[in-house]
Amino acid sequence: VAAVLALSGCGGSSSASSSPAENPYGLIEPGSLRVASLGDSKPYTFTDAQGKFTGFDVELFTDVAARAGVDNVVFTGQDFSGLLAAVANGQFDAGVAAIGITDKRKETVDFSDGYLAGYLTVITTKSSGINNADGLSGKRLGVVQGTLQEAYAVKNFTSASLVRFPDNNTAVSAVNSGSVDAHFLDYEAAKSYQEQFGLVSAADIPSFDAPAGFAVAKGKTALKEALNKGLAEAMEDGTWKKLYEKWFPGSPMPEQYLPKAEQTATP
Ligand SMILES: NC(=O)CC[C@H](NC[C@@]1(O)OC[C@@H](O)[C@@H](O)[C@@H]1O)C(=O)O
Repeated sequence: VAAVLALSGCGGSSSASSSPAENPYGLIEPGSLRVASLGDSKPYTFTDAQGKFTGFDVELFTDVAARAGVDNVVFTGQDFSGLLAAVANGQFDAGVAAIGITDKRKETVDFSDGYLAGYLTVITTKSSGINNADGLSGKRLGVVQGTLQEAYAVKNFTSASLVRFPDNNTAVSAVNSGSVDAHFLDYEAAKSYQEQFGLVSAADIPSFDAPAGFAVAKGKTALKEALNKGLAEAMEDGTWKKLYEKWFPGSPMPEQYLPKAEQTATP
């Protein structure tokens, strides 16, 4: 019977039936990478007019995956609050969405090396009168559930009342409709929403201690190491810099991801 089952290929999920040699990274579908991402965090990760995932994180990951020998990368939108759990439970091979590396998150997943360090930003309407973090006192502040912004606001914006949203789109429409006074999201995404809706920035909080990394299920060592090797190559040959300049034009560029020759000697 076992022989018949094996021949009929119904011996469990496909990765179970492929040999380690055919599936060295333990992928759900050998030869392709299934990635959990977000559709509304432009320009990190977002879906374009054709519904195609694109952005800095998407293009960097796709480049790194190709260097690891995987050319078929499939991105799927996912609420941020469920994203790491979906990677941890094997529903996806990786999570790519400007996900800051923290010890708390490392309890659920492993991370590649960091690839982007920047700011968390509060955006609001011109008429709100909120010009800095103190201005949030007594105000309704939107956060996306599960983000570092939520954790930071709980700890530091204690006199604001937090309103949790599943994603940036719903939070920003709540700002535009006046049901919240401000939203707390990533710097480059904030800039994009400011341009789109005439919103303004009220505060920039550095988040350099939690650079973004690619999330992978714990124990997927071969995959994590291949991603780290590809990241190092993409940084050293200037691919990272080219993508940064393409997607974040004019933004201050963190030096640690540039080719070694372009990094000013640490003082
Ligand atoms: N896509 C999201 O909504 C993620 C929100 C948030 N991103 C924070 C961050 O990873 O964004 C990219 C860089 O600026 C990092 O320094 C920062 O910690 C988080 O990890 O919780």
